[in-house]
Amino acid sequence: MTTQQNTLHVDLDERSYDIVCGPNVLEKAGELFAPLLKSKRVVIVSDSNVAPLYLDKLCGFLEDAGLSCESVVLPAGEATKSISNFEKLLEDILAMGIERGTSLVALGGGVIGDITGFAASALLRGIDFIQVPTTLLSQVDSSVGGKTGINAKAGKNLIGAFHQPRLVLIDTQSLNSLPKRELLAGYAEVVKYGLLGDAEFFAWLEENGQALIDGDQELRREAILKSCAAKANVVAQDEKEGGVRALLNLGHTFGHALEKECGYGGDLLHGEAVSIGMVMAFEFCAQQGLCAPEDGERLKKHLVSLGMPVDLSSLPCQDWTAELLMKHMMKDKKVKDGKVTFVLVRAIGEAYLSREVEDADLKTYLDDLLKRSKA
Ligand SMILES: O=C(O)C(=O)C[C@@H](O)[C@H](O)[C@H](O)COP(=O)(O)O
Repeated sequence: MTTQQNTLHVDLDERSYDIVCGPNVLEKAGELFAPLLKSKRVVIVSDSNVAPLYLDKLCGFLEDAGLSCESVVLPAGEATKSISNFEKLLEDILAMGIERGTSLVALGGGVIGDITGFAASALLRGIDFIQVPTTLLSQVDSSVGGKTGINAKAGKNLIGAFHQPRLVLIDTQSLNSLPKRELLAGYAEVVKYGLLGDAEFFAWLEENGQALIDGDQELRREAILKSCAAKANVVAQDEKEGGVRALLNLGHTFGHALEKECGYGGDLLHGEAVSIGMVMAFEFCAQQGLCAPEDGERLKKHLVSLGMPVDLSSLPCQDWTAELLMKHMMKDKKVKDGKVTFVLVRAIGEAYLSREVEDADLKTYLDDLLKRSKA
């Protein structure tokens, strides 16, 4: 096996864990999992796209290490993160006769990680789980930090729990089988780390982003490690999003509102919504005189050069109004006393939290944006 393996640590007292990242690290699953497990029994949750590629392999590696392996395969796609699928997942796992020592393993992208982690938080009042993220988005973002959950009629991720995994195992080789659209969607979250606190990283991405998307393994590994290190650092400071962790939501208040109308059926991927949402954050700040318009232009240029969406014009859902989007934003988990806490920007690499956004200013921006997208 090639070992250019790296290990990062998420420091959360008794909930601390490692992120192990590198090419072919899946082969080490047995030896890495075994010392962490409370019993030899593992239930892998995967989806219909990922299971045919990696489920038997992973089970084989676990069985080689003396562990027993069962599995549940869910339909692929954001629509799986629903209350009805969650209920079915719980019942299916309980029907296997699990015990408190049984561990779940999430093998797949963000949807699988989120719903499996939430199931682990609820089953028998909480069992352990391990994240094996196979998409770029889940590797750099959703598998780290313990946010788990499902979508509700009212909006994205509105039902869930903070439940930290015991380990995150990132095999960078799994990106080789990922469709380009999914890769780009995940890249939006990589760009986010540059925008929110690391201008140097953003400049590095401007230089290396294309080669990374085109398949350069070393650049991918570097970007994943950099992203995970940034996230681990924020999560260690503020596990339950009482403050600074909300910065990781850059682009998400806008993005989740777009996803609510357009996203759960696959027309708009989460990362695509975040790409547009980050551009919206920069545009809004420029319109308010809070940042220079050149920063938003620079961001757009980079995203467009890679083929990522930056505005609403190409989206199949066009029935938005400013009022509708603002209504969805009011369902954001960062709402306090009826006011959204927005992640705004002073410049690339300088995000901050604000509760000063006036509804009238937001409406003016959204009206203008919707007019432009229909022109
Ligand atoms: O980990 C976090 O904190 C984040 O906000 C990361 C986000 O990129 C991620 O999409 C997260 O799942 C969104 O969480 P939510 O609380 O806005 O639903």
